[in-house]
Amino acid sequence: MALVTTKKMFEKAFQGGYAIGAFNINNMEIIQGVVEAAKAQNSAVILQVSKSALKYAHPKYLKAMVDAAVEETGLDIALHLDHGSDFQVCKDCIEYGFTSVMFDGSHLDYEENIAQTKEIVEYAHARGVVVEAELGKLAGVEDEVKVDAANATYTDPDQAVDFVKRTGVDSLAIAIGTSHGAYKFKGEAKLDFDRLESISKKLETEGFHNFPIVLHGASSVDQNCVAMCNEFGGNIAGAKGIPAEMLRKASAMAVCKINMDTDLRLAMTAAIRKSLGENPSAFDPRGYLGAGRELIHSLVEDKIKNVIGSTNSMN
Ligand SMILES: O=C(CO)COP(=O)(O)O
Ligand SMILES: O=C[C@H](O)COP(=O)(O)O
Ligand SMILES: [Zn+2]
Ligand SMILES: [Zn+2]
Repeated sequence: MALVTTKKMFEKAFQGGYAIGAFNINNMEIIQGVVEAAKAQNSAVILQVSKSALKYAHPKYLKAMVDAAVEETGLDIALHLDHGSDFQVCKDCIEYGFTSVMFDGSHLDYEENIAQTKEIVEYAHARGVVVEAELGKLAGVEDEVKVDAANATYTDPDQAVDFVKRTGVDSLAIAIGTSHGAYKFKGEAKLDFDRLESISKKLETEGFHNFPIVLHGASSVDQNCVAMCNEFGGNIAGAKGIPAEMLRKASAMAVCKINMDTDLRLAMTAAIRKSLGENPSAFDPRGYLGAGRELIHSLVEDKIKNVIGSTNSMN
């Protein structure tokens, strides 16, 4: 049993009209909550690690726990670097045994993004590792108001094709209105599905058959979790995420990987707040961390089954 890349997962997901969940991990309880859910749904899963998570938990610890999860569950699990900012961090993760890396050059000038992505793709492919890149800017999209400003940050379909052609990247994260964090929309939630369709069609026409698209910033910001946080001493106001129906629609289209971190953070925090709030004399970390793990499990299981549709993707 070993970690796998996302290659087969994405091929099956594209054909099957579902997406694979990519969940951010920072510690043992989060890893266990996610993989228990994936196991219960007989689903492949992507565990992803941000640069700050690498700093917090150390790649060696995370890798060892993820290896244990593969052995315990027998599931197809990919270990992925989320938002790698430079060649060095991608190289380090490849050396630690990650099977997939993201190079996020979306904030660079277009030609510079291509040049750096290409260099990482060549390095990674030579070592059997797949690469995700990003085109278009997610951050700030929530500050829309002006259509022009919004348009400027969304992914341009022709550029997306040119980018994939020139970099040889395995999957592409695009900007169609999602954003990171718990405050995604001020008003009504809106995603540019026409743009997603156009990017996918153009890629297909240019010979990139069933090319996998990635959606970042895709947490739904479960209102029960927010309410639970607030009921037990929290102060989270106005949080709003991507409605489940939109994620379902994206999953049925070319989106093969859906990134969620905020939802896990909210679930963990809500469960811990509730556990401590209801048991003021308790001080065994297994009590409240275990409650966090349980809520993550049920949240992820619901996503797999009712939102992204990857149930039985192991078959
Ligand atoms: O995109 C993400 C990680 O790369 C997470 O997005 P959320 O903040 O919506 O969970
Ligand atoms: O995309 C960002 C993820 O939510 C990771 O966030 P982080 O850098 O705080 O771990
Ligand atoms: Zn980015
Ligand atoms: Zn992201």
